[in-house]
Parts: sequence; structure tokens; C-alpha cells
Amino acid sequence: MNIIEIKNLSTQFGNRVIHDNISFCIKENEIFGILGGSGSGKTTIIKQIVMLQKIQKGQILFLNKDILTLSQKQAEELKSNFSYLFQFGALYSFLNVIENISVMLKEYTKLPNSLIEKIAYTNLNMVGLDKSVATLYPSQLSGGMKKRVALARAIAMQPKVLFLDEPTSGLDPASAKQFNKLIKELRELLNITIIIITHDLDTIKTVLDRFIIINNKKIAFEGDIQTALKQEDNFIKDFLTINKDLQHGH
Ligand SMILES: Nc1ncnc2c1ncn2[C@@H]1O[C@H](COP(=O)(O)OP(=O)(O)OP(=O)(O)O)[C@@H](O)[C@H]1O
Repeated sequence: MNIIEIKNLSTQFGNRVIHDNISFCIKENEIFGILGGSGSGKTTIIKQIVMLQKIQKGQILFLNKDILTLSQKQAEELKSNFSYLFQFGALYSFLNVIENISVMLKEYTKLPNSLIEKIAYTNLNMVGLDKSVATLYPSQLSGGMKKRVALARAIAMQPKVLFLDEPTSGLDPASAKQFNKLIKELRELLNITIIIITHDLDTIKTVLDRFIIINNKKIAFEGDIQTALKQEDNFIKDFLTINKDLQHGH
């Protein structure tokens, strides 16, 4: 079952064409990657899916419904299905860990504080952090811990679709590997669809079920890593440059 379908999407800014008639589907419960060079329009697609950026030409369907035909109320409801972990998704420095995780719940739900706190602690646990960090402030956390807290905040509202923009950037290789493992565990635990923008070959190899590579305004590749590695296309080969590493599985 497709959760999101992009059909014949074309986008240009001024006279600069970013996407030229691109189409692809994201299946429910998969971990899907959007890959491509800098400026290839990865973020723009995500912004269009979550209705932060206007669709200029083409269609985007969410669970078979054209998002351009939604009423204001339906659009708001749709948006509540989405959650993000932005690349520089900063935590509020003046709030401690548990308060950071609770922010959205406090703002957008009418749940009693005691329940919000329980949910926040559950989410803290889900991202692999001990409750002893609950009262620490962001400045007291490592980069990997900050990412985990931001992830806990992103899943607190129980989204159907989670968007991760370069989730492992800035992490050392070991922390990045652990974070990748966590992403897969969360998909199982929460039964959600995860859409990732990434350049991290370990993420591409071990986390993504399928991905697209955008090049020169078009989709240069759509499929899984095994299929990608068999492509003769030079651009795809170059894109997966460290493919020795990929093929040998370490
Ligand atoms: N609202 C906008 N108005 C004008 N130009 C824009 C707008 N949004 C994006 N662009 C341009 O469109 C191109 C694609 O941007 P986008 O952020 O989607 O790329 P990206 O693939 O996510 O890049 P990166 O990997 O560097 O984050 C860029 O050249 C950007 O400057």
C-alpha cells in the first residue's frame, strides 16, 4: 500500500528548473531514502509533501488522496500525521531533556501534565536514553544524545510519517551506526513510515529499504541497494562511490 505518491511533479524557481516531471511512490511502513547531490531538490520535495511549499505542477497523494483537494481542516489533520527531525533541529537550550520532549504535547494536546510526563519518559526510553538524563540541559549532552532527544521529541506526537534530514550528520562513525540501528528499531516499535534525506553510505546500505537518487532534475534511480549496485550508469556508480565498502558489507 502506498502512503505517498508523487506524480509528474515539476518545480522551478524563477527560470531555474529543479524537478522535471518526476514520479515515485513511498510504501506504508518502509524506510525510504531521498538521495541526490547538494541542491538537487531533496528538501523541496519534502516541503511539498508536508505542504510547506506550493506544488507548482503535478500531484502528491497521501493515502490515495490528492493533497491539493483537501479542505483547510483536512489539511491540518494531514499535517498532524507528519513529524520531522531537521538536520540542525536544535533543542531549546533553556528547557531540560524531558521538557524538550514534552514541548509539542503541551502545545498541541490537552493531556494532563502527569500523562505528558509519562509519555515523555516512555519516548526517552524508546530512543535508548536513561531516565537519569531527563533533567539535564542540552549543553550537558553529547551530539549523539542531542539527536536522540530530538528524535524522542519528533515521535512524541505519534506521527504516521517521520522525516529525517541527514540524521547522522555530525556524529562520529560509532554513534552514527548506533543511531541507524535505532531508526530501524523505531520503525518496528512504532509501525511508522520513515523518509530520510541522507548521504551516509552506512545509512543507505543498512537502513533504507528503497531510495531514489535525484540527478539533473530527474530520478536517476529508484530501488534498493542491491539493484543500485548492479547499475551500469556512471552517475549512480559515482554516487555510491565507496561502493567497495558497500559491496563487502562493512
Ligand atoms: N523557496 C525557494 N525559492 C527559490 N529557490 C529555492 C527555494 N527553495 C529552494 N530553492 C533552490 O532550489 C534548489 C534545491 O533546493 P533544496 O533545498 O531542495 O536542495 P537539496 O537537495 O535539499 O540540497 P542540500 O542537500 O544542499 O540540502 C537550491 O538551488 C535552492 O537554492
